[in-house]
Amino acid sequence: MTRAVLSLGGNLGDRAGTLRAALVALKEHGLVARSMLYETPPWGPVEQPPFLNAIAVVRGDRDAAGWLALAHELEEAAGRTREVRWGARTLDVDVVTVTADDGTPVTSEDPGLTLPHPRAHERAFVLVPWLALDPTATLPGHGRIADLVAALPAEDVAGVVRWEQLA
Ligand SMILES: Nc1ncnc2c1ncn2[C@@H]1O[C@H](COP(=O)(O)OP(=O)(O)OP(=O)(O)O)[C@@H](O)[C@H]1O
Ligand SMILES: Nc1nc2c(c(=O)[nH]1)N=C(CO)CN2
Repeated sequence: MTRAVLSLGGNLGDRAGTLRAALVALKEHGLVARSMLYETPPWGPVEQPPFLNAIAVVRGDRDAAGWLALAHELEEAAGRTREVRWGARTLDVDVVTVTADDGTPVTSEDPGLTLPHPRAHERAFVLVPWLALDPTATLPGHGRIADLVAALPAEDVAGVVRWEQLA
């Protein structure tokens, strides 16, 4: 068994409906915990509408490639098409970390599946929801999430705004 931290985001169409549907689908795949939804300014060079983002923690009988395959299934179910890198999409699911049950993190430099996700440590839209969900979380190779959030520019952190309360 492994545990994976997934980052979900979308900025086209019914953003909340798409994210909630993906989170419901994850219940069939070992959902352990999920963050609330957050509205976040677009990260990266592409000018585009704001995103809704969330973090999900899943545990199950999959290896890292299996979690990536699940991420792609969720994107396809949301009608995602491949467009501009870092551009707008209905649903993007990234695998942030994968950890074995003994706590050993899976690391990979394969461009098809890089673990931990190579940009997670600098993304407020990943770190802020993750910290709210699990204040003790760490990102292998980068340390405690709490410290990473503290090191982000204050305006990046302030830009991540809670969108919903947990039902
Ligand atoms: N940890 C990972 N999680 C998800 N995809 C990954 C990961 N590492 C590598 N990839 C690869 O990246 C490819 C492109 O992913 P995607 O289109 O979601 O990129 P992006 O969302 O535009 O950028 P970013 O990866 O910075 O979020 C995927 O097809 C996948 O094979
Ligand atoms: N706020 C935010 N910005 C992004 C996001 C995302 O999920 N949230 N995903 C992207 C795709 O790589 C690019 N930029």
